[in-house]
Amino acid sequence: MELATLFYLVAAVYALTWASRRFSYAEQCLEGLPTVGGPSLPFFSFFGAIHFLARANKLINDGYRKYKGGCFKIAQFNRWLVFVTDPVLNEELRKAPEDQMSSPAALHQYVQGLYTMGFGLDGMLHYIDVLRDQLLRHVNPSPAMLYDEMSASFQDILPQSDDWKPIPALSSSLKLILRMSNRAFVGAPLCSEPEYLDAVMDFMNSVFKGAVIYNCLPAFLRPLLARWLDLVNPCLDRAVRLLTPHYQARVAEHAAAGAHWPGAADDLLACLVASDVRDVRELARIMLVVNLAAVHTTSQSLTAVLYLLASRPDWQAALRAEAEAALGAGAGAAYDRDALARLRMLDSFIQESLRFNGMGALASTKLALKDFALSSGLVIPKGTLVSGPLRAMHLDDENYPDGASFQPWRFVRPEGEGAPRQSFATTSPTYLPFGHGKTACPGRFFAALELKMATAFLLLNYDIKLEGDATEVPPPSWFITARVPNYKANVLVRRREQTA
Ligand code: HEM
Repeated sequence: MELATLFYLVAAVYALTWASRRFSYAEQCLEGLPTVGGPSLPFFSFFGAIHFLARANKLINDGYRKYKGGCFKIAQFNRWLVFVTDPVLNEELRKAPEDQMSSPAALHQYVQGLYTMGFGLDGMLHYIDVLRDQLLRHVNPSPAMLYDEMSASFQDILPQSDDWKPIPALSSSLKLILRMSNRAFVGAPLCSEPEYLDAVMDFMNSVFKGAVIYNCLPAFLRPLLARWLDLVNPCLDRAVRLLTPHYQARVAEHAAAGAHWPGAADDLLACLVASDVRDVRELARIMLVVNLAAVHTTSQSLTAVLYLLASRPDWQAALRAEAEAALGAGAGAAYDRDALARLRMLDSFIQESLRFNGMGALASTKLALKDFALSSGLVIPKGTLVSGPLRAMHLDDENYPDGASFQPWRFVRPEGEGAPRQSFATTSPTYLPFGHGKTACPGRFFAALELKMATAFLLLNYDIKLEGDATEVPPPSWFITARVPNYKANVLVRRREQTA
């Protein structure tokens, strides 16, 4: 079939889908809601969806400016995306029962989980439940163990040289965070085995690529493609093969130690074995899913921090002085939880970077699994996506004075008796990098530990600058609603004298 014929066929299928949906109940519910980015007429809203692909962040900002305090909608190819900016309505959405408004369901749709991860919505809800429970209540990796992994991987990533050397910022952060995170997920030595790390990376890449392919196809073609394009089992089979001996060793350790197994909270694998998970394929799935949630989010956040630090030697000097006072100098520094908690300027710096850079334009996207009525009278119909305009809210002067400027010490809070412990992992209705409420990211405390340790290590052991002594952070890239720190730029690093 010629390309042009295929194009007309796909366009006709979309047109029919839109025309039929126009008269559906869901469309009627949202009839009165202002539309941003294009017309809401039958078929023509297809152009709004194309507009959104090209300029998502701008459309969302336009909507926020025009309808702040209310709601608006933007067309997607097969549904509406509703934005809620009223804090009271947002609170109602956060408190909504999960069988009505669901974040895992939105994620499952977004990555086309049935075809890219091999399980339906029930599976997704199950794995998220397991992870929430394990990450918030059981897994407790020690900073000493993470330090061990971090220093070994920095040894591989960073040049051991007293001259300035370039390193690719994003891919180096990814390598580091992949190893540190997997130390907390599967433990040593598996966390640093190249074949295992390759299997994890292949899985993540195949989910992201698969999501693009499957989202471009009309729903009825997806199962047909899945018959000959198996994205899931090759990755899963590899992970199972590599995980099995480590799983068996943990089961044996657990059996020998009984109820008082000292390693039970060291990593996620041990926690799951201690909670009697005995299906290694199930364990492999959990490990792949947790990597998907943890690794790119944390490594991109670290890259954004690195670029900012590299752009300003004075910020490095201030944060280094704080780190030396709290942890000790260079290779002799002690990275324990109490000392890390004293890094209040660093905490503020990372929080400001998460506010200012963020991960994109959307906050806490949920899919309506049933009709959901808000107190304003608006009914969010089943099948609709609902989100908050994260970036617009983070840069709004009413939420953060001079919100469009990066102010590294914006969040430093006074120390002293009775002062709350400062942590950038604490969420609020206007600070949303980790979401807020009962579905807020359950890995945020672990992410905070990794980000603080890695940044403090770099400050204590290395000088950092941008290529050409630039003082402007390299521009980020936008992939529809996702904002990714520049993936091509290098930072220059030079070992500091006191390193052992
Ligand atoms: C800086 C790093 C990270 C950022 C910015 C981030 C951000 C987020 C956000 C925005 C959500 C959705 C929250 C919502 O729907 O309200 C989320 C969910 C989640 N995150 Fe993270 N995350 C990070 C690191 C991690 C890490 C390290 C882990 C695991 C150790 C993790 C595990 C999860 C899981 C399992 C969910 C799903 C929770 C649910 O739907 O209930 N994340 N994360």
